Amino acid sequence: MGSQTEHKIPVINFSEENLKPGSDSWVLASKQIRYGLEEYGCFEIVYDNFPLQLHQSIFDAAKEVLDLPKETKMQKTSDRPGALSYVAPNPAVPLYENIAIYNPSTLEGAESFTNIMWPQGNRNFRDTVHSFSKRLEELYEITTRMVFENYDVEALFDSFRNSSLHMLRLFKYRARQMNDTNVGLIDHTDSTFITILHQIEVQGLQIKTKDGKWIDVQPSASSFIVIAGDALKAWSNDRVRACEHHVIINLENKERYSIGLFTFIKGVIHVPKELVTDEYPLRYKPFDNLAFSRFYLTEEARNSPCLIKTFCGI
Ligand SMILES: O=C(O)CCC(=O)C(=O)O
Ligand SMILES: [Fe+2]
Repeated sequence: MGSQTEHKIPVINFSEENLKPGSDSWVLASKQIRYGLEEYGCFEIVYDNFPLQLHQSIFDAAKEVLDLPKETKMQKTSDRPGALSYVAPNPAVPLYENIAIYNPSTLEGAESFTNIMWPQGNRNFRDTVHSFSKRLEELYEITTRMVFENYDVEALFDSFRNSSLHMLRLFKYRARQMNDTNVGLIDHTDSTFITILHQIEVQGLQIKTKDGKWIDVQPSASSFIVIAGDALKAWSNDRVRACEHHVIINLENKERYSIGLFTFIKGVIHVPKELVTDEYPLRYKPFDNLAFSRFYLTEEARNSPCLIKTFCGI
């Protein structure tokens, strides 16, 4: 009892069978998902149908773009106000950098980013980003559909789905030298509704459990880690935990690459009335997820113990 090993995030198999809405195995998978989100704020999806070659080519694409000169990566890639797509290593997180691609599953989104980075074009990069993101958005859709069904609010699902805003982020952590910190990425929750992470053969991602222990999350080559963000926590009226996580880099680690689909909701999020009960009285005012994601980067937010509560808690 009480040992580290009893903590393991749920692993859910997405197979042909349980992807049929309404089938017994669909219902079972959606219960496991709810359990994972409420207990850990995350779970792992094993998805054997995902093309193997795409696993490899998306990492090649991440390396290719993050190896470009800094001035190239610093270019503005979106008209969105405040939308800096590149985060360079900085004193707070010296090992980490990331670059974001908006609307990556649309051909225009993938293409406009690609043409800014490579004015002569890069079809391979564009197509890889496009098809990888399309697949990941399918996982996002299945997952959120299951969540809505499980909380008996499936009638709200279609309009919700249409307001999802996706961003693909490619991360690199350089190898650690003797004098470097071991902190790849500091403790945080994401400002998203949901984040889906993908990584192969790398260690370092840890999540914090309800009882305050940090546990390793080590996905397999064909799996994805689904993480609940602050917006999902608030939407669910505190049923879902926002997953606190960080990345630790060991001295023996080589460069670490990781990929994430970050999904926000456009417009105002209200807690569904079905999720307000005696046990769960209303805990959040309606809020704008994108405004929250901007607040998340401010000085005030850095000093706040629970960002989403400070932003729109009751
Ligand atoms: O690189 C990882 O494994 C996690 C990245 C992450 O949590 C983030 O950028 O929000
Ligand atoms: Fe994160």
